[in-house]
Amino acid sequence: MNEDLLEMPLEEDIIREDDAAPETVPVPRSLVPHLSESAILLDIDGTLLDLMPTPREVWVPPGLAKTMNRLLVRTNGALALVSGRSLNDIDLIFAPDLFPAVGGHGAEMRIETDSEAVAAHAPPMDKELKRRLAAIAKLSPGILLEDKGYSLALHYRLAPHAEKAIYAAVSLIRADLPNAPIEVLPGKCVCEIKHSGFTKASGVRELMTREPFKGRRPFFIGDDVTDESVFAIMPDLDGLAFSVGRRAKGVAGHFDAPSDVREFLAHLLDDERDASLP
Ligand SMILES: O=P(O)(O)OC[C@H]1O[C@H](O[C@H]2O[C@H](CO)[C@@H](O)[C@H](O)[C@H]2O)[C@H](O)[C@@H](O)[C@@H]1O
Ligand SMILES: [Mg+2]
Repeated sequence: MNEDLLEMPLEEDIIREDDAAPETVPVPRSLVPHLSESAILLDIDGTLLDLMPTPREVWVPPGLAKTMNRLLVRTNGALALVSGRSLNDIDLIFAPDLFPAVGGHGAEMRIETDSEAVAAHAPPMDKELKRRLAAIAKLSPGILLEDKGYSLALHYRLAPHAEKAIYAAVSLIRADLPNAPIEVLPGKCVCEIKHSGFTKASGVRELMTREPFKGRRPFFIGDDVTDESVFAIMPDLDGLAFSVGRRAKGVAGHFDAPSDVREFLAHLLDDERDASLP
């Protein structure tokens, strides 16, 4: 690995407020349709859960799993997590609960929580490519590798000075493999290299063709650049998008922080039209 890469100038945080985005409003309850007609689609990190220094440290606050389980009942099963994390990781984080989920930025999908059935779209990443990408972690202490099988994430939250060098190193490897069907996905202090054949949006489109999601009006809440593909398809699905922590193009409203999202979800249960339900 070329250590000169570390000498490159720092770049500001990749995720910044989109100045071109229109002014959005906080989210009133009335904007969301009745739960019996809705599909609730939720990003995890930075949306439902507070960001932490490392991926393993995230924590599900008391009450959130209960709220999600009650929303699952009230939507007749039409609540799904839509995450960059693998399904395996999602299940560990929310254990012992299982929720329908689109994982790995659209690479995996599971709908029925009492079933192992998973739609998997992503082939495993080529071993040699993964080995080369993994070597980028040697650029600096603090760079963490996350291997999802079909993709590899390089986390630099603990080594922010290495951001530019990581992206430069990934570019060099990609230049060597111009025909490889891979793409670089920038996230929050993470550079992920994944197969280019799927996105969160393709995962959500497929999810919305399946029962019990089919025919419902989705609302999706997400915080990151990787969520923008889903924001963009919500009008096609007669749905609504909401962002967290920043304004973004195409959203109907925004939340300041994950704690506001959690509070909002709990309030959805106050609807008197559902009063007889758990
Ligand atoms: O699509 P999401 O559900 O938001 O998942 C996005 C990525 O989340 C995780 O990384 C991020 O959260 C970590 C914990 O807060 C944080 O330490 C890291 O800097 C963030 O990038 C997860 O590890 C990734 O696999 C997801 O793609
Ligand atoms: Mg997120």
